[in-house]
Amino acid sequence: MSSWIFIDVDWTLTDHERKISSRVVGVLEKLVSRGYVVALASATAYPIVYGLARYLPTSEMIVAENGGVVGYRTELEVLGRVDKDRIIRVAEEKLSCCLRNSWQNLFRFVDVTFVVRENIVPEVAIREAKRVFEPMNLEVMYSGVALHVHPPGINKGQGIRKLFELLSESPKKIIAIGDSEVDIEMFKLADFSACPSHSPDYVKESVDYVASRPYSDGFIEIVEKFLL
Ligand SMILES: O=C(O)COP(=O)(O)O
Repeated sequence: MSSWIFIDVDWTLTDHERKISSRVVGVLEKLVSRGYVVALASATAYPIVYGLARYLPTSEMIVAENGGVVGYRTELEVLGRVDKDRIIRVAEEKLSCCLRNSWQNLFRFVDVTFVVRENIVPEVAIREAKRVFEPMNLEVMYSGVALHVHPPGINKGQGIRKLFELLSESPKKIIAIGDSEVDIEMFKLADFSACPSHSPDYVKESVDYVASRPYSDGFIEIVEKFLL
């Protein structure tokens, strides 16, 4: 039985510009060599997370689309479908003030994503999106980099549970590192959870440790302090 580490991608594994540094790659290498199962858990589409998992030092276990798609390498499981054309159409008709469609939606099944327009405060876009989508029995989440719309019950915690079920795994320990609302359900599942310093207060309140540094510097701090 091994310990599993689930790592959020945007603004946790990356810097603010969403780049991955050679220091981060070095830390991932060390984790893998110490026997941790290193898994990426992202709100992003599966092909993106798969590409990262394939070419970075990870164990190639993948939670994508906010837990809506999980898998190991190219063995993926899609946990439900939404009528994404309808969701995109509704957003175009009712939320074009605040949101624009994301190219990633071409590659998505369960979780539809939008970019908040630059001149709009995220809180306003979130409020408007909830007003439109919640009556359609859809949940709205904001990761700090994008807004996500999916059926209730789709989240990274549920995705991780499903991944273990598919692989018949029961890990010794689960560690979760992330920075935003989309990570909270995976924190609940974890034996140890942590976030970088730029996370919103309600995210900080849901973890065991808050790093003193933001973005990937915070990730490196967490790993060096607790895991290596
Ligand atoms: O696509 C996004 O919204 C960001 O995804 P992540 O922070 O879960 O990696």
